[in-house]
Amino acid sequence: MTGFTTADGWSAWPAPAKLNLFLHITGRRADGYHQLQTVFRLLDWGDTVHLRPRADGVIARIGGGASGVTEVDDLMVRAAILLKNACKCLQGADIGIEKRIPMGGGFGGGSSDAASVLVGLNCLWGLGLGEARLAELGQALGADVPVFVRGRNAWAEGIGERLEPIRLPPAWYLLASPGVHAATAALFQAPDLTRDAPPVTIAGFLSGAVLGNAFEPVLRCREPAVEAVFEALARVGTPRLTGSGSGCFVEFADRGSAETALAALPAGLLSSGTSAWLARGAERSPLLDAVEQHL
Ligand SMILES: C[C@](O)(CO)[C@H](O)COP(=O)(O)OP(=O)(O)OC[C@H]1O[C@@H](n2ccc(N)nc2=O)[C@H](O)[C@@H]1O
Ligand SMILES: Nc1ncnc2c1ncn2[C@@H]1O[C@H](COP(=O)(O)OP(=O)(O)OP(=O)(O)O)[C@@H](O)[C@H]1O
Repeated sequence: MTGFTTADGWSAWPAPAKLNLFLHITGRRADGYHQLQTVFRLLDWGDTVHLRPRADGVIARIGGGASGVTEVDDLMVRAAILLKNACKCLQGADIGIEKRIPMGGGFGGGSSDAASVLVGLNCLWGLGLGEARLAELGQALGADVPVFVRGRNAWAEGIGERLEPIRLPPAWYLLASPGVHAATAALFQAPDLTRDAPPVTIAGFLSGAVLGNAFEPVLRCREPAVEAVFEALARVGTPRLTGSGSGCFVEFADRGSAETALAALPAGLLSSGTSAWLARGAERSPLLDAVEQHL
């Protein structure tokens, strides 16, 4: 038993949210997937996945999952089955979730939950798979899963799976979720999406070049609630979209500035179905700390 396993066999695994600090689409592959360039910033905030190994081989979701997600579609359950089959593992697991990350918000919640299941069960089942193999399995579940498996802020290319760790300065974020569920697959098909952005370099990004998100103009035009959030956030800083939206954020160098900005948001925005909160940028995923605690 490890220091963080409860008496009844459960252990807790953080599943942090992410932000895409920019997102350019540079092309499209023959299979329809889009080539992109982005920077993933992990946050010190997110869901918590609970895992308890079972000797009978059954994978079961306990206590309900993310709202509206059936057990068979749940990325956590799919991740556990994928890992079990890949390793011909005879053990099973009970899986629970404390959900905080808004769904369909571009904060990567489902992908992060899946990554935490892969990483957590790899430890609990004693499989000994390396990070690269876990990331490869994760990619079969979704383009955003590998970065959560690796647990480092990263520059990403390809369909988001070619990752290069990147050092980012400390930052706090004002996050806002307009409550609009952005359908990632449909947005990638939008006719007005810019798919031929000229490639940029890591050096260009780090030197402070202003880089946007290809989905921002599409979503602002289609969703009045997203446009309203952008207008409100523009009063306190430079708003950006994360992933395929609809979540938005403003970056600050310190917590105090972020708190002042949150307090300055118009009351009308928050009463109209938009939620806003603060989170600190992580240097590395808290999931990696959980793995170290387990060893
Ligand atoms: C927008 C981002 O969140 C940026 O981090 C990701 O690219 C999306 O990652 P994700 O939610 O894990 O997406 P997936 O579940 O892999 O893909 C959902 C759908 O989006 C489209 N898709 C996704 C990623 C990509 N590089 N090109 C695509 O065209 C595909 O139609 C795919 O069927
Ligand atoms: N454990 C899970 N948590 C959240 N969503 C899940 C989960 N399992 C499956 N899903 C499905 O995944 C969809 C996307 O949810 P998610 O919260 O990952 O969105 P997202 O943050 O926009 O993703 P991304 O930024 O990776 O595109 C949900 O609408 C839901 O149908």
